Amino acid sequence: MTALELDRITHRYPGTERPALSEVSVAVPAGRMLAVVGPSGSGKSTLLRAAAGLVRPTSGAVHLAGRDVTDLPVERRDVTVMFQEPTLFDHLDVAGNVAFAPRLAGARRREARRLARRYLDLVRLPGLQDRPVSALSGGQAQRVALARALAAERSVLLLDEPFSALDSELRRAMHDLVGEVRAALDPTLVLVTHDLDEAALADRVLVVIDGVAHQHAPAAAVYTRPASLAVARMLGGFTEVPGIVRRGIHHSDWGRMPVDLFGEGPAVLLLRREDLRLTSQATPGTVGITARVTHRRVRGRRVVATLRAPAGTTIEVELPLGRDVRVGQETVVQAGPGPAWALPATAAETVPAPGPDPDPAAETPGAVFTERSADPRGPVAQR
Ligand SMILES: Nc1ncnc2c1ncn2[C@@H]1O[C@H](COP(=O)(O)OP(=O)(O)OP(=O)(O)O)[C@@H](O)[C@H]1O
Repeated sequence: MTALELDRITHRYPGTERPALSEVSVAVPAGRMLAVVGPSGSGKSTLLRAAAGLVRPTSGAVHLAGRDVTDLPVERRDVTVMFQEPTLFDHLDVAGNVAFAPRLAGARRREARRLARRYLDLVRLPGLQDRPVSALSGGQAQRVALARALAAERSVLLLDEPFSALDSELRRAMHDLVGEVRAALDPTLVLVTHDLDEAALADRVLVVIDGVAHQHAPAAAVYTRPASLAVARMLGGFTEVPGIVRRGIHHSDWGRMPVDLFGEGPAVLLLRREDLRLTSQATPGTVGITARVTHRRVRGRRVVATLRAPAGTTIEVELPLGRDVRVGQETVVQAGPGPAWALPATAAETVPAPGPDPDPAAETPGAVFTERSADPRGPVAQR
């Protein structure tokens, strides 16, 4: 069953030029978790608010369990929303906060306190029932807020960056907790987040950029096979190699690389920094280019080197710490063997003249790409 469905949601705030959301559609099956990611100002919170009933979309419809709720206010929808700030009630103790929603729904005091205890146990805060909320740490307060959201026992839980104010250790603890809550209660969740590691908690990720849904797929697919250059740039860590695809081979100044792309024409090869190597000589069957190291930075047990190729391309390579990489060093950057991920170049991309082409008849610039026949990314909600 589909728990939540957004059907071509467009929203334009009064007095603004551009819509905050344009024709975004997505469905979340019951018991599943969707993460919504995108740059700041891309429309993520607006999407969540439209699902919650906190904004009335300019057009489009919201369905909960198959019922059109577009015109219902938040309190009449089967949803709970949790925000970045815990916004607990200061005049109530911890249990009073968690028991608030069941009390509002008509539960007797005893029953509401029992539910509060249950959800405080689940978020691993037993024994704190009687504590004033002013005496809680940030992490504890957010756990209480989660317990309170769960105690409302609504079908869909909408989380708007709930863990982004926590330090990384507390955030990881909250991620574990989300896993435990899912195992115990099987709720339908929508999580808005900036954090791509956090997005990987979800069954699927919806990438929203400038109000448009670019990709709807499992996190691993978004990470390795971004559906657009905008998604790749948002993720970071990709080297873009412009060129031309002919008969499944991408031709560029890096060489010839088999690609996972059905179609012909200008295309950008996307090479992840973890998939590139530095070598003194290119190996047959791979592609590579000579480049000079311009920066080097350490990330935990890895080192990220930035290089510049003669044509001006910036390349990022991630290597094990301890690999000898010196700024100023000239080296060969190597990728492959493929197939690699490539995207049709959009009109906005500058595509330099390709290298030697085996098929002169196919030299037409701007050739049209066909649809991928079996798209491993899953359906794209809206491009
Ligand atoms: N109440 C409002 N009135 C006018 N414009 C708004 C309002 N709320 C949001 N916007 C605009 O709508 C766009 C999308 O905002 P939204 O808050 O949904 O983005 P977001 O992706 O959640 O951003 P962030 O990650 O920074 O929270 C932005 O351009 C924002 O400035």
